[in-house]
Amino acid sequence: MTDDVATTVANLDWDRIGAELDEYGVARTGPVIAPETCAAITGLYDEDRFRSRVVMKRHGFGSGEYKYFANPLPDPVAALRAAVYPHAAKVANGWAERLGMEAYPDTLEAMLERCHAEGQTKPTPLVLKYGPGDYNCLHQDLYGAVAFPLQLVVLLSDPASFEGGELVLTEQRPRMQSRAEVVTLGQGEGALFTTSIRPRRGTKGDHRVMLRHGVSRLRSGERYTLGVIFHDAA
Ligand SMILES: O=C(O)CCC(=O)C(=O)O
Ligand SMILES: [Fe+2]
Repeated sequence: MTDDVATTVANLDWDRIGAELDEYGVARTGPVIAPETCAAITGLYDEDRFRSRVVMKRHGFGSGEYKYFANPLPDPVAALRAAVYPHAAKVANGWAERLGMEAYPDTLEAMLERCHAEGQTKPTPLVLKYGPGDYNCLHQDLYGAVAFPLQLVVLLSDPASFEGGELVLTEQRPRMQSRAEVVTLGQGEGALFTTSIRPRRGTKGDHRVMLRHGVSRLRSGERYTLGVIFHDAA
């Protein structure tokens, strides 16, 4: 199962994904998790595999809930995180260079070592669960000083099983109007997107833009997603 994930990820069209990330700050990856594995991960939701549960309304985060996995992460989640990271790091390092920032390590292992050295030791991959009326307010998943600039979300549910619930991203330049992107996914398909800041090419060269993401209101059905964040949390 995990070999499958690694092979699938290696065969994605990383040139296209990289180009779309540079242009728009978000890119669909194509399918990364088989439907049976999506169902298996969703099936873990009520089991004892998580370190914490967040009821979004209690915090003003929206409506719905999510749970962060405890270590050890389920095999396909760990495999996906490790396999996507080096490709995402190439994009991230292109951005870091353009923004004059320090480079990111080439492997997830080294990235996590950097997090752990700064006291960010809690795993951040999570499963989110939305029902009718639920939504996720625009936010950024930053959990400490060490932050990787891209993250992945995978739709675990069959898109025919819910209405609404689109992934929404907004991109803002200081003191300017925001640009929005709306992303719909197939079951097992991923979207890679900017966690906070990226460079955007304009007529006068690069400028920094700030992104936030969220989920529009689910009109009916049930929607589960897997969030894969590449930095750990304090
Ligand atoms: O449910 C989604 O599509 C987005 C969830 C999210 O906020 C995340 O993966 O960080
Ligand atoms: Fe998020």
